[in-house]
Formats: sequence, C-alpha cells, structure tokens
Amino acid sequence: MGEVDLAFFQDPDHRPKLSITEAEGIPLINLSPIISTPNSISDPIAIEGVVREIGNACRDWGFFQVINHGVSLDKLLKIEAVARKFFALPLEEKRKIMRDEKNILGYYDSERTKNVRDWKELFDFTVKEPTFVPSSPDPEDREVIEWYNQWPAYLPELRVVCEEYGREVEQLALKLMGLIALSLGLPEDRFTSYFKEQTSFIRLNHYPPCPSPELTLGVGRHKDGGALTVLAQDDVGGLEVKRKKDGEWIWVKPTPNAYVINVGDSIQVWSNERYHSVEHRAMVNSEKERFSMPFFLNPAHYTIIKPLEELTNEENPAKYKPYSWGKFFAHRQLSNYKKLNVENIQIHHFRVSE
Ligand SMILES: O=C(O)CCC(=O)C(=O)O
Ligand SMILES: [Fe+2]
Repeated sequence: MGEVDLAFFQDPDHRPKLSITEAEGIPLINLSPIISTPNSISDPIAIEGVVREIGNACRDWGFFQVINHGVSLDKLLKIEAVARKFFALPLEEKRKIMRDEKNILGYYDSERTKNVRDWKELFDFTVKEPTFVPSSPDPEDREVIEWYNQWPAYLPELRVVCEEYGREVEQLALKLMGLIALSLGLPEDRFTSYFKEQTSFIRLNHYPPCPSPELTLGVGRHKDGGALTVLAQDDVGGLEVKRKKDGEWIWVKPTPNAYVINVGDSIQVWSNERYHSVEHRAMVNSEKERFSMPFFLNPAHYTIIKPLEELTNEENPAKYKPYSWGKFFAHRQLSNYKKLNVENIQIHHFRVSE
C-alpha cells in the first residue's frame, strides 16, 4: 500500500479525531471464577458476580475486556508471530490464496466498510471445515455451498497454529454465550443449539502504517452482525468504540493478554434490545503497523434470528421480525466485493416500527 487513494478517504463526519478519549474505559472483567483449573473449586457467589458484571457491561456498553480467560498465552503468542510472518510474505504469494466471491476464505487486501476502502489486509479462516453457507442472499435461491480454508504453501505452520488457536478461542466464545444467557435469566445452554454448525471464522488483520491517518480508517465504523466477537489486539491500539451514553468515540487501551468482547447484532435481536450491538472502528497511524485478530462467533446458516419468547410479552413485544442468519450473512459478504449503491443490510431493516 503506497500513496493514499481517494477510495480510502472517509467522509469528513466520519474521520478519526486525533485527540483520544479514554477517560471512562470499557469494563475489564476477570473470568478466573468460571475458568476451571485442576485445583480450583468453583465458587457460586463469584460466578454470580461475573454474570452480573457481564450483564451490566452488555447493557451499558455492548463491549468489555476479559482477563484470565482460559486461552493459553503460548497459543496467542504463536498465532501473533505467524500472522506477522504471513503478512510479510511477498504480495504475489499472498495473492495465491486470495479470497473471492465464491471462496470467501483466505487473503484479501481491498475490503470496504460502508463503501469506503479500509486501510488493511487480512486473512480469514473458518473453525468448522467445511462451513455451510447459502450461495447467495436471494431468498428464492436454496443452494448451499461449502467453504474450505486456503493455506499458503510457503508457511505450513500457519495452518497448525491457526487450528490450535481456533479451538481454544471457540471455547471461550461459547463460554461467554453461556454467561450472557445466564445474565438474561436464561439457562446457560439456551444458545448452544444455534452454534452446532456455526459459521464462525477468525480474521487476522494487518494495518500497515498509513501516510494519512487523519483521513482514513483501518476499519470504518460498523457493527458486527453475528452473535459475539472475541478480539485480540497487539499493544499498538487503534480500536474505538462509540460510547452508548453520549455517542463519543472512546479509545480501547490495549490490556496485555486480554480479549475485547463485543455484543453482535444477533444478541441485540435475541435479547429484544436488552443488549445492544455498538458501533466501532479502527484507526491507523503513520508510524506503526498494527495487528488484530477477531473471532466472529456466528450461528448456523439455517438459524432464524428473532427475539426470544422468554424475553418478550404483551408489554414488551418483539421488536424484530424473524430473519435468516445465512441470507443476512451472504448479503454482508457480497458487499465486500461489490460497491453497492444502497446501504448494506442491517438489522434495523427487520425492526418493527413503534
Ligand atoms: O482491529 C480492530 O481493532 C477491530 C476489527 C473489527 O472491528 C472487525 O474486524 O470487525
Ligand atoms: Fe468489528
């Protein structure tokens, strides 16, 4: 990536501010009471405390960080190191495993968010191989296709390290869904069946230094469409979250060996807006490259997403009409390739008007 092309310029309203606000940061939650180690005894009071903290964070912020999360530091360090090696490969090597409209997994360097180019390159891989997804967003089209991972021939360790890491971070994501269910007064396994044939994937993001960080973003403002995102970021920082109470963009200060967790659109709908999926974006800077790694926990493609019956009643009727996760997801993926003239699909398109 050399000179900054106009396609990367954000509209003036959406350009990053260079002064950083981190006065009231997102909550930091210690998961040690729920992560069992061979000698630990689970303490119901401590677990209740964690559930309460998670519920409050989901309600007030839609974002939180977790420490003592059970993912081994060794696996995290290994994947960070191999991600650096991968992005340092010559472009022609990376482009050999380029993703496209049909084979969506692999390398990509021209992603758009809300039709503006993001200053980044990425590598996507799925944790369930193959992953079944609808072939198109068209509701009449019943065809389902299979996604397979693509791995670079010159870096065989990438596959091993990514697969090992994926298994651990998936456990953390599912555990968090259990805690979120409890925080909503539901059984811990309330969401489990939605993820049997999950469409989750992991993304390795590389944000190279950018000569015009005041005009561009590494990822433009957006909400994550799935259930939950479990993000590892390096110590450079750049993630910003739109604070619910006043709409201010807040810098998420990197915490060593912590994950940043955010509620996705699906939880907003399932919870009938007890919890909200919140906008976020990633800034770039002119000096340092940055790496981040989100795990997007997504339901099976055939999941119909709608407010849970347990959380709705006559006084609090469902705020959303049911929609197919697979078709929503297929629509989102397509918009990464085609410059759309209309707004990308959003959950508010299914919102029942009040
Ligand atoms: O890199 C980051 O900090 C955020 C990435 C992100 O929000 C995304 O990929 O959805
Ligand atoms: Fe995101």
